Amino acid sequence: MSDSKTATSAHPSAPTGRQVAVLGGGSFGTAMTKVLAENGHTVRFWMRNETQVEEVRTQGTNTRYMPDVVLAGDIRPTTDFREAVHGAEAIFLAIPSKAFRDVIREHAAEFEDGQVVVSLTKGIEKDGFRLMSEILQEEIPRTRIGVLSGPNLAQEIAERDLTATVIAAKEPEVRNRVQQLLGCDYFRVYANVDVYGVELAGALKNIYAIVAGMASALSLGENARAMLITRSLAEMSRFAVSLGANPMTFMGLAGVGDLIVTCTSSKSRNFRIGYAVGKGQELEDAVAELGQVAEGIRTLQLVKDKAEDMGVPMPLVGGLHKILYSDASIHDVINGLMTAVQNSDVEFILPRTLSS
Ligand SMILES: NC(=O)C1=CN([C@@H]2O[C@H](COP(=O)(O)OP(=O)(O)OC[C@H]3O[C@@H](n4cnc5c(N)ncnc54)[C@H](OP(=O)(O)O)[C@@H]3O)[C@@H](O)[C@H]2O)C=CC1
Ligand SMILES: O=C(CO)COP(=O)(O)O
Repeated sequence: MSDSKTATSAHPSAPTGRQVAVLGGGSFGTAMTKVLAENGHTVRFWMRNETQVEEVRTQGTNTRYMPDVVLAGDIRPTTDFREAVHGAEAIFLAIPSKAFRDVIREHAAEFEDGQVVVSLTKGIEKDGFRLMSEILQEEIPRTRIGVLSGPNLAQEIAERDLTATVIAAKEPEVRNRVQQLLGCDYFRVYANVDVYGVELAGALKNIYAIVAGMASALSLGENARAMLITRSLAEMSRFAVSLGANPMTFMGLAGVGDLIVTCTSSKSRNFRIGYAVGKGQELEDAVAELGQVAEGIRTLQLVKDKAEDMGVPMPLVGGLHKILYSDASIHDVINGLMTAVQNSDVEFILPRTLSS
């Protein structure tokens, strides 16, 4: 946190009498709890660790994940899942993708019919390449599902830095409710109906943040950074469109917006992993040192396999995979990318030249 800022909570707004739940006590769950509580809502904050619950209850802090942040407002931390979700008009899920289905499945019976359930998670499930909204649809189809994604570094939200996000849901009532609950003078919520595209964009950009962190470690330059971000956008939209997403979603906050922030900020955990590897650290050591989730590592493996199955060219994904898992030299991979067949800029206008 910069010296000029404080992450201490502002005076919460007057109580609204509205009850919501946040599930997952990490960085993002904490940041979203803070926004919701400052907006005057009662927030049941579910996490699995008793000590952490006690700390939030007694100190208003969650030092393991957000050491400089003080929470205020009507926040009710708990390890009791039923107590958290019972009667909540909206439930926000910030559980890493690896554990997402297990948590939902274990507690499926505790969700109520028609409850609004919003995934904040930016990842993909290994088996079957399912996104989190698809898991929700499979496990708790009685609920009304949405996805929140966008350029949303948790630390900045907790510091009340101006931020925008996207709520994607098929039902207008879900979109409107989330806009009302979360929107405030530093957090603006835009709406989209392309749930799959918004969610896939959030997961895919983590891969390119790792690449961008590496490029930064190697001081490749500003032109290189612009090339990388733009070609990442081309690659992720090519992949997403082949799976049925709307390419226009990638022009919005959940697409290019999130890609920019995570590819340019050392506050991004995925960027930091790429930076550490670019400086010569082993991937496993970098992950252990981070101590938080960097979804891009898992997503990289899944997307590489899926793209190969579908025959979708993804040279950046392929190159990063070779560096992380086949001991390829970063410089050889960069050279291979730079000398590949010259190609189309915007393939929705001029089709790509087919390479090998
Ligand atoms: N941080 C950010 O800036 C943003 C994150 N996201 C997304 O939000 C999701 C969560 O990320 P974030 O909060 O940052 O991650 P963190 O690594 O900061 O925290 C992960 C949290 O999930 C909890 N958790 C892990 N496994 C389980 C489980 N089986 N049951 C219950 N709780 C579990 C952890 O609990 P414990 O401490 O007990 O292990 C911890 O509270 C990710 O998909 C991420 O991509 C989205 C936007 C921004
Ligand atoms: O998704 C994020 C910002 O929008 C957070 O990115 P990291 O998970 O890389 O920190």
